[in-house]
Amino acid sequence: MPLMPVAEAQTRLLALANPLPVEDAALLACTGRWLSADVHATRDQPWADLSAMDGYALRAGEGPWDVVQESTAGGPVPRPLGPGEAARIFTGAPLPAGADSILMQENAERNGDRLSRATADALEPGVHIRRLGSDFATGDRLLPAGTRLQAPQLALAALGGHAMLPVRRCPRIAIISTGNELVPAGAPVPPGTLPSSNAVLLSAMLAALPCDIEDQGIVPDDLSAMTHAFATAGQADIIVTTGGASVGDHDLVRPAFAAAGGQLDFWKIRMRPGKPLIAGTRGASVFLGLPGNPVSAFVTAHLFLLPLVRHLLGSPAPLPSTARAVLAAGIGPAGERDEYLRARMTVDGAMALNAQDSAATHALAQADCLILRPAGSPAARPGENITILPLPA
Ligand SMILES: Nc1nc2c(c(=O)[nH]1)N[C@H]1C(S)=C(S)[C@@H](COP(=O)(O)OP(=O)(O)OC[C@H]3O[C@@H](n4cnc5c(N)ncnc54)[C@H](O)[C@@H]3O)O[C@H]1N2
Ligand code: MOO
Repeated sequence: MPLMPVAEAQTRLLALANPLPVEDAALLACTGRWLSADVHATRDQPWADLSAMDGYALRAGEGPWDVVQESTAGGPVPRPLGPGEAARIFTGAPLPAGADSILMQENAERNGDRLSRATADALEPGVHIRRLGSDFATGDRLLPAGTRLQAPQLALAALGGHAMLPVRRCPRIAIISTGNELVPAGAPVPPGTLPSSNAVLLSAMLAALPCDIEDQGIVPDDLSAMTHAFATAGQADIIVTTGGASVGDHDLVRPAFAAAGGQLDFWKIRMRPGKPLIAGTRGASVFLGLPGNPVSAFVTAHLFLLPLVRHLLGSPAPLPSTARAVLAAGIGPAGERDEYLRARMTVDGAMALNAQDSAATHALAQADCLILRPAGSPAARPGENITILPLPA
């Protein structure tokens, strides 16, 4: 059976589930989620002509002036200025009707209530005034559907008069680590065992996305134990396993998934690392079986699991971003699978790390990007253009 190209596998995976239902969530609970409908302003910003400086509101063509009132942010609306009148004003305070300029207090001279200019430069009408509705006006579309809601977008929505926003429900993700050799991370490590790092890895990667993670712990390489684990994870939107995805006698994830009533969609991708990736559905859950090698689990999570989570959250562009870069050092030809080399960006460009084995976690921890080498690529020299996938800092 030919291995499935990465892009085809990504498309098929995302087609296995629709974005989750929409709910209204409080602003801060929306952090990192994607807006499911356009958001419009319910108010004008600024709500009136406001001063952008501490100083005096006045008519530029006049002077000297008499300071007859004060306007503060949050204070009463000032009354209109008469001829030769000025208002003491502070940043964010509304201008009195009739004022056309702000004289900064550094450029003013004040004796009692008598105000004159301390500098000779022209006082431009309109300077230091933020006009009513100049940021946005009632009814303006502030944020289109599909926007990722981070700090600036949430602040804009708050200023636009919103307390709640429509977003997709957060996915529930069950993580199952398979392998007889595994002990929980941090527990004693008797000979023949190793700490299970993949659940830590995946949970930390998923921490960048709004989702609820249920770490189901370690399940031995035993058909009935694994089948039971799939049933236990039945309420999850995504069930992700690591290990047991390949062809060995103890690689039981596929048979256990089938025994638990799961429907396989695809298995084995034309990529390195990550070939044994499995995908399917079980009821309303999407199942993703990642390879056990930690580097393979990382790369497949970056290319498949995180995009699936973003898709369920309603992201219109869930796949990882790519960028162009130059090679800092030469690399050999790619094999028959697309290769995702762990690499670092240097001042000279992307530098592939020496250790490219799927179990080389030490090198993985030094990588800040992946170099994408399409299957069959010839050797490449320093300075050649290549594609990278930046990794989150
Ligand atoms: N004859 C073949 N052998 C293998 C093939 C193949 O095509 N033919 N594929 C290889 C590839 S590629 C990969 S990748 C691995 C992945 O296999 P599995 O998903 O079945 O992974 P395991 O065998 O269970 O484990 C691999 C390796 O990773 C360690 N591991 C597993 N889980 C964890 C964890 N939670 N934390 C840390 N380390 C973990 C495990 O101890 C193994 O060393 O198969 C190749 N074989
Ligand atoms: O494809 Mo496996 O993931 O090489 O290590």
